[in-house]
Amino acid sequence: LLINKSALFNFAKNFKGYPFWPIFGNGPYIWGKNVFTIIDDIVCKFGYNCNLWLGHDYYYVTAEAAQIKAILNHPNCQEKSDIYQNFNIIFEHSLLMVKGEIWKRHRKFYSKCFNQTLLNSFVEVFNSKSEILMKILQRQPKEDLFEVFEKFALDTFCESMLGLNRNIQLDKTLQITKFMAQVQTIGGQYLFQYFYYPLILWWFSWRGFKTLKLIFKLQRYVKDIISEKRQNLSERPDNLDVDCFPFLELLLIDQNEKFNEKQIFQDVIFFSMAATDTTGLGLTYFFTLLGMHLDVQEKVYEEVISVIGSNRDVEINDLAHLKYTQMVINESMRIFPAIPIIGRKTIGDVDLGNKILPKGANIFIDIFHLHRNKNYWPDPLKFDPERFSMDHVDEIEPYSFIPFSRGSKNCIGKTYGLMVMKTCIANVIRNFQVYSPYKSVSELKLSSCLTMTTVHPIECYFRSRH
Ligand code: HEM
Repeated sequence: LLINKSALFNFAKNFKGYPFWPIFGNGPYIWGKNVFTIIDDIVCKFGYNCNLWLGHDYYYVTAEAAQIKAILNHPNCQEKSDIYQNFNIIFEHSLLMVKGEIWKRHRKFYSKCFNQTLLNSFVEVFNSKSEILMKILQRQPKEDLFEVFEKFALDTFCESMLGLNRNIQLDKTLQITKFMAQVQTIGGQYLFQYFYYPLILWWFSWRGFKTLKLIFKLQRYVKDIISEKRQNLSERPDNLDVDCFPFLELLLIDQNEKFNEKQIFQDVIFFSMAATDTTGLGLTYFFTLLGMHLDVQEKVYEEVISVIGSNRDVEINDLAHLKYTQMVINESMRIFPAIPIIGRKTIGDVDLGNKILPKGANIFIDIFHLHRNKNYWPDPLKFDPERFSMDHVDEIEPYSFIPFSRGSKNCIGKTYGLMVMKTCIANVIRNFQVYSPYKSVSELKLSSCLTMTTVHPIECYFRSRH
């Protein structure tokens, strides 16, 4: 252990960071702040490669494309960092946390639920859920915009991937997206304190107790969903094509992988959360940026009208033709990546080009600052979708744009998520003009425990075109 620690200390000497205090690490400088605030602070102070000590655990923070490429593809770097273990209470057996061979088998199994034929069949659901969303936008909802789009994303996921129509967007009493946000407080409020006292003590604190209560509510909701689905499945004929089963059905009828109850339950929660927050946030930032840049909005509108027209439903073949819209989505995910930071841990030495990252190092891949790194993105705060046009796409540094991560543990729901976003955008922009009062992206004050939100409600308004 000591040899290993001294290798980490030697590596850390190459980079800057707050002073290391025995036992406390950087604790005195970061106490009480959330993940995003801490990383933002140290990267602004110490540069794109720097050190962070959580107690005696070392974290190497990087926002440099070549290093990130080496890390995400290295066989010694495929494990999640220690900090993820704080989510064990809800995700211990889910795809997020399982390791090695089990992860490989599960990942392969789940890839079946994201085959293109199945995804194409979901466009109808994406359209019908967008219809409901538009009725809600028409009424100028009082709720936070994040909440409106998260409910849309969850509603869409429930009907397409879980095969259940729960009408989540219209259910005013349902607090499910609030539960999800609050479950993230495990990350936010506890994450950077874990080296001072064990998680079990945190559960007995007021915040811990409140979080636990919410987790139980969320679990009850998901248990109901699973038993409803089991009931439905027992009533349907069993001669259907196995390749056409969506996520939850495939999990429940599976004979080979034999998922146990805990795994089914935790993966349903994990996939629902992974799909909801990210897609909801992606749409919120997209429309907010369109509301700030009316010239870009006009071009998106014109493209949608020329590809789809103003009346008919969006069809699967339309999505590939929305090229400018895709450029705008990319630029909005560059400025506001839904997941700003991801973590890995080395299980052996990793060659970063000019340095060897030793075994036992935790790593924070700082997607947020990578996407705003001046070396790859001139004038990084400028919203300019042309960066992703055919004329400029070759100039993009490899691995400088990774909103869905890269390598074997990248986002499994990338294609699904982009299809939902594009269908929703095409439907909304044909029917609404969007306005937002911000003059620059830096007016949005960001915060993140896991996904990227703002510390204030987003101001963005939808006015009917008709
Ligand atoms: C559209 C917005 C989305 C964004 C920006 C996004 C981003 C990401 C990122 C950055 C990761 C890597 C996390 C890590 O390495 O620690 C990830 C993983 C994952 N995402 Fe997404 N995601 C999106 C949508 C979705 C959707 C719609 C689903 C499911 C339907 C999904 C399911 C997952 C799963 C299961 C993983 C874990 C994969 C693994 O560890 O093997 N995501 N996502």
